[in-house]
Amino acid sequence: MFQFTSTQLEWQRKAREMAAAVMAPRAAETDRTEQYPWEVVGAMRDAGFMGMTIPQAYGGKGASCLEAVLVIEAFSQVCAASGRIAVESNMGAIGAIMKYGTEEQKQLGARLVLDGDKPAICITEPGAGSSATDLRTTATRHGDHWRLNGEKHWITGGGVSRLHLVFARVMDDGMDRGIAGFIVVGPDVPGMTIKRLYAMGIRGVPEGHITFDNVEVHTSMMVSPPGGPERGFAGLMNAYNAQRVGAATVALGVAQSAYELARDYALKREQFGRPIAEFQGIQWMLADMSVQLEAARALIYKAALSGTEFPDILAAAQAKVLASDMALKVTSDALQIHGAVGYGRALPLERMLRDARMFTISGGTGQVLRNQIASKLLGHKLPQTRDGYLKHPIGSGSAS
Ligand SMILES: CC(C)(COP(=O)(O)OP(=O)(O)OC[C@H]1O[C@@H](n2cnc3c(N)ncnc32)[C@H](O)[C@@H]1OP(=O)(O)O)[C@@H](O)C(=O)NCCC(=O)NCCSC(=O)CCS(=O)O
Ligand SMILES: Cc1cc2nc3c(=O)[nH]c(=O)nc-3n(C[C@H](O)[C@H](O)[C@H](O)COP(=O)(O)OP(=O)(O)OC[C@H]3O[C@@H](n4cnc5c(N)ncnc54)[C@H](O)[C@@H]3O)c2cc1C
Repeated sequence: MFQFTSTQLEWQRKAREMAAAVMAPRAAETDRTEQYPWEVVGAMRDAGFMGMTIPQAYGGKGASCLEAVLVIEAFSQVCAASGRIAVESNMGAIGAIMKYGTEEQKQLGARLVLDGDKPAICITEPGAGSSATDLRTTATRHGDHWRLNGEKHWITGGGVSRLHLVFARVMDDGMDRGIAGFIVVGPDVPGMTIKRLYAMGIRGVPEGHITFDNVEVHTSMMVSPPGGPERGFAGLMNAYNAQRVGAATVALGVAQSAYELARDYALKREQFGRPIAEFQGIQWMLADMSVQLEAARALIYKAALSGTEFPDILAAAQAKVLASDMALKVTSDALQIHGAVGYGRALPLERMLRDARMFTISGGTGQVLRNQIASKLLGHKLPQTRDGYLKHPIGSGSAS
């Protein structure tokens, strides 16, 4: 169905080569030690995978979203942490900066990422997860600086990332002007403290709780999409749709490997005097796994090709919903096919199941993304607040 260009196939080939040579041998150790894989990141940087989507004018390779997806898929098949690093060094924060940033911001972002930094996107707060527009971190103007105050949590890369794109509420003249992104470059930023949060899966990439206590950001480091802070959230989330596709791809890669292990194991494991692959119960599990994998892959590639600058909101949400649900089921069934040895730590099945678990939560939960999909299908804003439908009743044509 998808006819890849020679450039796309070349990215895929190079990524598979690096995955086998560099990432596969280190994946279990990265998970066990919970240490960020700096050595792998160095190899990714040297091979041009960090910042591959950055335009050539800024030193990147100008790669497309689909090319990044092919790379992320190859990495994630052997190491989900490497896949996630490839997502965040090509999508999310860096995508938003390269699209909406000033010349100075683009130069800065490109330099950091091409040097090997995996940026952090800082949206979620203790009081604002799914309801991200309720975020309370403020940026208050003081002369030629903004002062950031607030808290972010579950920030991927917290403690290892240098470039942070912090979503904050712009307060000017005591008025709330909307939401913009603020570039904060670590590691040592006065007023910014980061504590690690220990997670179930993808343990090689730390999650962080970040506190901003009067953190000073020069006015030149505010990233404001067209329309200013009033439209800032929508613009920044438009860029974020690429990262949703990237996250879906990590889930796909992990699930693909789990499926392959299960298929191979079913062919060689014998019970009742015959390979368990001869049992119809196992055959149908494998068949369902392959169907779900192919469907998710097709939606992901379609989403990567959708939109103009960034994937379309509907296509990105559909791909992520399917891929994240699929990865939970496929990794769990793959472990099941292995029986007790799948549950053990000697094989990577239990790691794959843990690694796959995050994707129905991060980057918009399965429930919230279904709301977004339904909103697009119905052509209507589907407000989630108690009084939302009083303002925008379905059928009123007041919002879409
Ligand atoms: C968007 C939500 C936070 C719901 O909040 P609201 O109901 O207050 O907001 P909306 O009116 O729906 O949206 C405001 C405005 O923004 C536009 N918008 C929203 N999302 C997108 C998008 N993805 N692409 C383009 N535009 C978008 C929306 O159309 C509105 O514009 P108009 O005013 O109508 O013109 C909630 O639905 C939501 O998305 N919650 C999830 C938050 C989330 O994804 N957080 C991710 C944090 S980063 C992360 O988890 C990294 C891990 S990873 O694996 O990548
Ligand atoms: C591993 C990991 C990495 C992450 N990385 C980042 C990052 O780098 N940057 C960042 O900013 N954030 C990050 N996050 C945070 C992530 O975006 C949030 O966890 C997510 O948006 C959900 O918010 P929450 O956890 O507060 O859940 P809540 O919003 O509290 O939701 C709790 C439950 O209620 C459901 N729910 C909420 N609202 C609705 C609704 N309207 N309809 C139906 N159900 C609803 C949810 O689906 C969920 O099941 C990460 C999270 C994880 C787990």
